[in-house]
Order: sequence, then C-alpha cells, then structure tokens
Amino acid sequence: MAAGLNLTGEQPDRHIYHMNENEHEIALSTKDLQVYYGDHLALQDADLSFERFKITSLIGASGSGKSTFLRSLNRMNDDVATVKGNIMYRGLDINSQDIDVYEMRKHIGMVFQRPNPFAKSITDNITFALKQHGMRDKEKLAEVVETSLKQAALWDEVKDDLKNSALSLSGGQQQRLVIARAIAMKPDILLLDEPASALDPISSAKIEDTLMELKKQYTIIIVTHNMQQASRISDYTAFFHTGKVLEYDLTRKIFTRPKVQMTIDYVNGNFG
Ligand SMILES: Nc1ncnc2c1ncn2[C@@H]1O[C@H](COP(=O)(O)OP(=O)(O)OP(=O)(O)O)[C@@H](O)[C@H]1O
Repeated sequence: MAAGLNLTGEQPDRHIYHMNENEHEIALSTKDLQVYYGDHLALQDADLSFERFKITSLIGASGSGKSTFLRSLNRMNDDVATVKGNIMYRGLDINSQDIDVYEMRKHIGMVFQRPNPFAKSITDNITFALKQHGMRDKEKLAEVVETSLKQAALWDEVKDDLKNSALSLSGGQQQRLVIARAIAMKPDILLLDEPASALDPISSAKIEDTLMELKKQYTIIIVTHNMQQASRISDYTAFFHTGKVLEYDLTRKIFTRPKVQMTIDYVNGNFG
C-alpha cells in the first residue's frame, strides 16, 4: 500500500520513519506530540501507537486532552493550536508542513459528536466528496452508496428513501450516515469523537455494533466518556489526565488491573 501513497507529491528520505519489526501492525503512531492553545500546553509528550484493525478508546475526565489529541491526528487543530511532534502514518510524518492535508484526510477520516449530515439527500451526502474527487461514473457511485450504507448498518433502513433529505433521519441514523459518508472515501483510519454520546441507548448500541463490524476493515480511534462502551468495544484504552497519557494498555488490563492509581480512581468512577 505504501508504494501507492503520495500525500506530498514527493516522498523525501527524511520522512522515512524507522519502526520496529511490528511495523505492519501499526496503523498510526505519535511521538512527543505536544499541543498548545496560545501559551496553554493542553497535551504533553503523547507517544501512542495504534494497532491496525483494532479499536482504541481514549478516556479521561473532561479537559484532559482527549479531543485535542484526536483532532491533531488528522490536523483538525491546525488553525487553532500549535501542534509539535510527529504523527507517523505509513512512513510519513503527517504533521509536517509539506503534507497535503486534504489528501491525508482521505486516509484518516473523522466523525464528530453531533451528527453533521449535509442538508442534501442521503445519496448526495455520500457521493458529495467522491464527486469532488472526480468520480463521475453513476454505477460506481451507486455501488459506493450501497456498500457504505451497508457497512454503516443503515442500508436496510434507508434503501427505499435514498432521495430523501438526510435531515429527515433520526439522530442515530444521521450518525450512521455520517459514518457511511466517512467510509465512502475508503480511509484506513476512522477517528470518532464521542460519536454516540448525543444518542439514545438503542442508537448508541447500534453505533457500537457498527464499529465492531467496521474494525475488520478499519483502524478505529474513539474518544468516549462511557466506560461500559470503552470496555465493550475497544481492544486498547489510553487514559488521559491533565494533558498527559497516564496509562495505555489492553482494555481488559485498564479495566481490571490498571497500574496507575489515577486510572483505578477514574475507571471506578471516583472522579471525572
Ligand atoms: N479551541 C480551543 N482553544 C483553547 N483551548 C482549548 C481549545 N480546545 C480545548 N482547549 C483546552 O485544552 C484542554 C483540553 O481540552 P480537550 O477538549 O482536548 O479535553 P477533553 O478531554 O476532550 O474534554 P471533554 O471530554 O470535555 O471533551 C482544556 O483545558 C481545554 O480548555
């Protein structure tokens, strides 16, 4: 795959990142990531590696830096913050100046807390970006619409109403549509910032089921305040506290025998 990747128009040697033998297992990693909002250091020295085809949850109290970290991973913080350090993706530092951010986001997609479909039809929501990227073939577009909606577990509910406005869908359906829109671009990595927190329990369970299905094909990184959700769906969990990653391990270890007292307190609901 790496041979076909071109996020810069060139791939100078200085971008080559020497990973360990497990390189093929790591979809994305950060090294010494620091984020400043003005003078305020909101995230310190975050070193995390995300395994391919796994779900990693980012947990921690409000203001601990989870969203700041997540948003930095596909350069959503560029306009509001200074992000220092490396974000390594397929041998490239995607935090460097010469990365084509627009192109990079085709590989690393983002889904936000509140569903944000366009005020367009269900079909147009999914085809919009594809058309912008030059896809014109109607059959191919229809195929992507169907596949993406199926992957996002929405097809059966909307297949007869594809021309209807996305805004006519329920909140939970809208969030699955937004996930379908993100995967239509065939990204490698999906970043999700509390995707189910604005939804009722049934819709939230559907999103969880969808993510469990999607991890067969995508690497997923999710911010969540819901401890049950983190323990149910994620393979790995990173615990953030006051802008630092205090602990990062297999989810079952974080929830059954964490090493750091602060993690124990947080997962037991003693603060947050
Ligand atoms: N756009 C911004 N401008 C200035 N400061 C910000 C901005 N976004 C976040 N911060 C600050 O950075 C710190 C980390 O915030 P962040 O939103 O990353 O935390 P979080 O763990 O995701 O919190 P929550 O769970 O409430 O979403 C906080 O002190 C917050 O006030």
